[in-house]
Amino acid sequence: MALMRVKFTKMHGLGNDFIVLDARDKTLPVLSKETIRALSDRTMGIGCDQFLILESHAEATVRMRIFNADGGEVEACGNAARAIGLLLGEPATIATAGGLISTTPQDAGIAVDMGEPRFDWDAIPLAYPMDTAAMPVGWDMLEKPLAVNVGNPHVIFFVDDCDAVPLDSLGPQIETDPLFPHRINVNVASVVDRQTLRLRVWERGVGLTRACGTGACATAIAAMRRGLVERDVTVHLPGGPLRITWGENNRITMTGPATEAFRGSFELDDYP
Ligand SMILES: N[C@@H](CCC[C@H](N)C(=O)O)C(=O)O
Repeated sequence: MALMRVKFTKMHGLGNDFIVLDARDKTLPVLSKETIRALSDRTMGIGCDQFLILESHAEATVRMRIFNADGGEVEACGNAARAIGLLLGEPATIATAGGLISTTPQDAGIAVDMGEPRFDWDAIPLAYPMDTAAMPVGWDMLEKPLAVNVGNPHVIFFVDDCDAVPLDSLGPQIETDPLFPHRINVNVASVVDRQTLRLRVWERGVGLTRACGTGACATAIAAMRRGLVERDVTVHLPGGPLRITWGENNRITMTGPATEAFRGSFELDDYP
């Protein structure tokens, strides 16, 4: 690969962190999966959970391409949406592979209209038909989950104490189960009261993260679908809280903070 210095911004949403490349007014070389994986690796690269590339888009303020730390391109990232909302400053629309979302800076952080949830088994997607509100499956102590697609696929387990679940061993097992042909983000949650959930997430293509915005949305919607909570909840993740509402118009709104950590640059020649 040719020698080239590339500028980036390091950002995060509740500790779920991103390397952001802004390619709106310039052309970047196509980055291979191996390059993205190496840059995302905390031991040999800059380190991040997701790698984001911003491009110009005819019908949105910006196009956001999202890559997990394993180099795979995915459809949605809630925390990244808030981070890019912060970077853009003004109310904005963001085109993602999972659909068009919009961001609005507010006193409480960045509010994101995340669109509508999908529940059909083939929209998750699952490998074969089943009721996604009470799936007749289980892995060790985790059973009868729900599945929700909020731009990307999530499976959600409700347990008494989500901190007691060995998610580092069950997460990868469930993520790669053949029931999920596109793999899956694995959420374990506990209901605190009718306005409050606790959540830990094993993210597809990354592992355990400090927070997952789409996980918080999917988990809140799953709890609402089961009648466990009201349609306006606070979801507490290891990195902090997010407010999730499910409007009468069927749209999900997520509100929470985002932070710019630092700016830097790297030499593409240093990576595969
Ligand atoms: N951190 C994210 C989700 C990123 C994508 C996810 N790992 C997937 O593979 O779908 C969030 O904040 O939503």
